[in-house]
Amino acid sequence: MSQRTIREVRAYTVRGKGADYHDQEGAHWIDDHIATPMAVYPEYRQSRRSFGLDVLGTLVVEVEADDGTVGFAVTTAGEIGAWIVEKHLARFLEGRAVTDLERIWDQMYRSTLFYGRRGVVLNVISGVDLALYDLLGRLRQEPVYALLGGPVRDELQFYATGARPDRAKELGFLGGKMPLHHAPGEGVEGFRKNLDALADMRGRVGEDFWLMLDCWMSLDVDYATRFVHAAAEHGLKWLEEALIPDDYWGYAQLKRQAPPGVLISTGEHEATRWGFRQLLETGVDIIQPDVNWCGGITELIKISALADAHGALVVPHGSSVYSYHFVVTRTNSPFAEFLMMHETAEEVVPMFSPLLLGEPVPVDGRLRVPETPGFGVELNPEVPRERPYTH
Ligand SMILES: C[C@H](O)[C@H](O)CC(=O)C(=O)O
Ligand SMILES: [Mg+2]
Repeated sequence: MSQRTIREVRAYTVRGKGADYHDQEGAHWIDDHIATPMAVYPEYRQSRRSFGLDVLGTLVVEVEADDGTVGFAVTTAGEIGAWIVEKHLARFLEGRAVTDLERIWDQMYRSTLFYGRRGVVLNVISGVDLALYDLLGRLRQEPVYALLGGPVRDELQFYATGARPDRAKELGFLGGKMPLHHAPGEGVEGFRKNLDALADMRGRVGEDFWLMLDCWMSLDVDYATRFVHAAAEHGLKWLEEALIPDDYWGYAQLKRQAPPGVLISTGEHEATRWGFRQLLETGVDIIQPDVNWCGGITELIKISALADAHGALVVPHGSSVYSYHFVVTRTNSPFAEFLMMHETAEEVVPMFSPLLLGEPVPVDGRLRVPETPGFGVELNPEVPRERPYTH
């Protein structure tokens, strides 16, 4: 490949299912009375959409090289993200070499510090970074995992997240992670219901199947400590995202107080090497960066190395092909998450469906990452998209 430069960056928005996987219509397990930090307000307990979890929508970033080759990526950021790409970040890409990944990332991060650091700005930086990786892979005719040093194993093994770990077991997954339904505000009765749900599922899946619970930032240290001890009796493998992401001190306390044998995991709402440094210093066992949100592949490489030196596993949150190409290249990411986006979590459907074409899914809980150049997916031309801003 001769030295290619970036001709144009474009940002589009998509509504409905896609990279913003909470942007669902109708009944769906992912929005059925799941415990959240907003559950302190009873009126927001039944639905996460009721407090706006689906407000952002999907952002599509396209990066075009001077020979007309286009790389793209999708993330959660919608119209606000499109504005940031077009009005602010495009200047750091256009005219630069496609291989300038580090410099472009650094300029995007430093220039947005006054309003960024994490959250939607890091989602957007992730989207741009992933689009650049996709472009580089297409130009070199190589899958992204080859750009990252190559695979350390032949195929990925998955656990499934959804309402039906018993079904996940039938489908060949390693384990199943369920949402916790009741937050501390639902009192002793909620605590009992949470434990009963775990005990009931343990009865359905038998002793050896991994069972995990995702608390989606809803607990406090006292509740989480009492719960993790009670859940250990039912063979809980890990307790996920028990506390709000800013409570690093709470995570340290929870890790100290948790029973040996139950892992403490978190990090899907954390970003950058500095955020994860703080998290790793709490002693948590597994970090779960979302490559669509934590800063993209350029940042995940650093986060992962830091985790390895701390003896923590990196099991990225969701993010489909964007995490598969990374996980397959790292020994400290021994398995991957598959987020079941089927309405009742009974069938395997592509996570970002219908937005991407060629999005691979696990079969019998396993997947050989395709060798197709870039991330190996295309945008579905039948999904309507808009370009709300230009520059
Ligand atoms: C299941 C959780 O509530 C969430 O929406 C997805 C998630 O946190 C995960 O896959 O992990
Ligand atoms: Mg989670």
